[in-house]
Amino acid sequence: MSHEGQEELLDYSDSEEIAVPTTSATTAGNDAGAEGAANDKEADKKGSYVGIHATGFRDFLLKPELLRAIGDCGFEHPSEVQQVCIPQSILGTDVLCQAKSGLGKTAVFVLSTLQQLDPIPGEISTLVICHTRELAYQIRNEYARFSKYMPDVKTEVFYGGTPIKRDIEKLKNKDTCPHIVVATPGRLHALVQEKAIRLNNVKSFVIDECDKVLEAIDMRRDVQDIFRATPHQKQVMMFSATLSQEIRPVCKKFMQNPLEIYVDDEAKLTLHGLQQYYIKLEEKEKNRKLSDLLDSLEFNQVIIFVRSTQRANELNKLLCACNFPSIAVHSGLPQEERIERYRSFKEFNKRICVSTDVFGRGIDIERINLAINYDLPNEADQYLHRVGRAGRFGTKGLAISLVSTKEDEEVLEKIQSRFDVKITEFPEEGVDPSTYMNT
Ligand SMILES: Nc1ncnc2c1ncn2[C@@H]1O[C@H](COP(=O)(O)OP(=O)(O)OP(=O)(O)O)[C@@H](O)[C@H]1O
Repeated sequence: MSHEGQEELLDYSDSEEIAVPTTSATTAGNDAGAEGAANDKEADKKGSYVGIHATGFRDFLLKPELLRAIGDCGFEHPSEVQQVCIPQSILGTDVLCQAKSGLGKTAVFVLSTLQQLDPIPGEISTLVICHTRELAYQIRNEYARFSKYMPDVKTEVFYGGTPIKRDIEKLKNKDTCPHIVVATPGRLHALVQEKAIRLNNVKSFVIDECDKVLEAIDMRRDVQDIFRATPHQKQVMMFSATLSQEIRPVCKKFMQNPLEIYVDDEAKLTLHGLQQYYIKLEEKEKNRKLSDLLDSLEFNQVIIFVRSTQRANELNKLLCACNFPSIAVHSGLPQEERIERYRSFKEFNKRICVSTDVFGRGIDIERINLAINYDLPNEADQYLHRVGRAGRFGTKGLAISLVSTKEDEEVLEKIQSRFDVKITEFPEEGVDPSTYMNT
């Protein structure tokens, strides 16, 4: 449990690591289990990811309402990260957790905060912060799924680009004030500044994609202010698929004796069901190549990453003009439109989504089995998050990166050395769909 003093949060410029004892770190042995399983035929089916099946959700001694909702979601076995984290997190321990993309980190904090929740009207007891509005919206929906049989529990999502007045009204009224708040840092900070939100009853403080949230200086500042508005005594949990050595001490400053869980250490973060290729070409050849790929490859849904809002718009226009069922998502859109497009893509109304890094992390769309980097990201970590949009929860997938510059080649090298993965040239004859399509 954390009772962090304010003064300890003031300066993050120091690079010194604070000595916080590590309670546990997972072992390579566990990893090997998951790897072997990923190759298993069974692992290809969603919902049948095979980690270590010694434990079932029942063994966590969760509330019956939660177990029922878990059953409704079709979750048969807890994934490795869930097996390692849930028994600890439901006891109120602070948790810092790194585990591969798409293997169920969200359910760890959703289930453990719901397990501990005792809903009192007008009191916010759980706070979840994440970096994008669509992810906040998605997490709120996860709370809705898992609290289905807990009718008294109210969850709300607050993010920018929507009228703050609406949020203030909801918070003011005891009947509509949520017990769980999912929010992006900017809007939550504004609500705190306006004294429109009372955080003095917060018992769980969660940051998803915590490295992203705490690396960006403006978001980190907002989070620090929000953190100070919560009681000292509370549980703090943070999650990401990437936690660099530099960001770990920053995260730990918010925590007290955290359980540090690195389910998958850095070298092993790549997804085993995901085939990864690159195509070298000139910038001017990209459109032609993309169109060929979309014509020739089989896929359920594809996400195409570009580096700017403008490029997202232009590429989307081009694809639509060529009759591809495409949609674009980026931060330049009005907020309602953004969420509408997210929903539309998730509901399979479109099969192609051109996106900036707005969808580069956390977004969970089950049918995406192809990720294309039309523009390669500048950083290896971001690559890992992006391609992790395909091949969710042990399913198969395909990732193709277009490489057109010297810088792209350098990034490609970095990705391969950092994550111990071999990204090979996309074969001329293409790839057999049965090797990346889930049956
Ligand atoms: N035990 C389970 N059994 C079946 N499906 C599961 C289980 N746990 C999670 N899932 C599903 O797996 C998908 C990925 O989970 P989630 O989005 O939480 O991954 P994540 O670890 O947060 O990934 P990322 O790092 O990309 O954000 C979701 O659709 C979720 O519903």
